[in-house]
Amino acid sequence: MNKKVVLIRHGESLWNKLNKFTGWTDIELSEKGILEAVNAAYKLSNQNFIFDIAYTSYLKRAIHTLWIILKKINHSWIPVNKTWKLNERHYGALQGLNKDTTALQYGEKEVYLWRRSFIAIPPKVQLSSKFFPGNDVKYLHVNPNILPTSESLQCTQNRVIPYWKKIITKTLKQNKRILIVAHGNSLRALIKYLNKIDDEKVVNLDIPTGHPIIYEFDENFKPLQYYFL
Ligand SMILES: O=C(O)[C@H](O)COP(=O)(O)O
Repeated sequence: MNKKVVLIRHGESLWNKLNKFTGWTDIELSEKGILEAVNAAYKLSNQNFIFDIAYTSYLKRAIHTLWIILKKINHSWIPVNKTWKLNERHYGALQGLNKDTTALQYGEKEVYLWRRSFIAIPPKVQLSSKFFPGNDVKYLHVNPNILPTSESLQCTQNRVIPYWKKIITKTLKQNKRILIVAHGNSLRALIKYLNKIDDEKVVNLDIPTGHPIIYEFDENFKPLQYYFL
């Protein structure tokens, strides 16, 4: 039987609602985002999903989405691994800005490339900025030299995939049933890698908030396909 990993982008956050670039800014779920998490839980429990372990980021919109799901599906007991490696892409100096206003300022094309291309890196934050993770207590244990000042999708992939390969696939190979709650771009980076999506085609990959994605692997853990539940 195919092995399944469930991937979910967190529910809508307050800044998704306001159409602001969020990145590593730690923003709460909106009311709609909470409902999206509850709906995701219903979908999973209707299909009798069982999980042995969960992975999420250091950001509360993902952590709280996971908590809501685990509570609703009566899985609060399972181990949860949190890692900054699954964080959203760092949006650099765009964090906190409105997406439409930024498109007016820099041009639609530039902003589209920052948001959807594989290699474009948005303008960076200064090391003194409150948006630099080195100034955030959550990342004090991390060498500041490896913390981002801005990230392309490629930079995001460069931290997501080693974590996938070293940590998550190890538990997959132990036949553990895995739930991952992460972010639009950390999940795009993972799906691009698993599905071998070309750099040019990844612009079309967009992940909605709060919808469980089932990723299937064959018995040799080869990625097969994914679909929305
Ligand atoms: O960080 C953000 O602003 C969003 O969560 C993802 O943004 P995007 O839609 O520009 O990828």
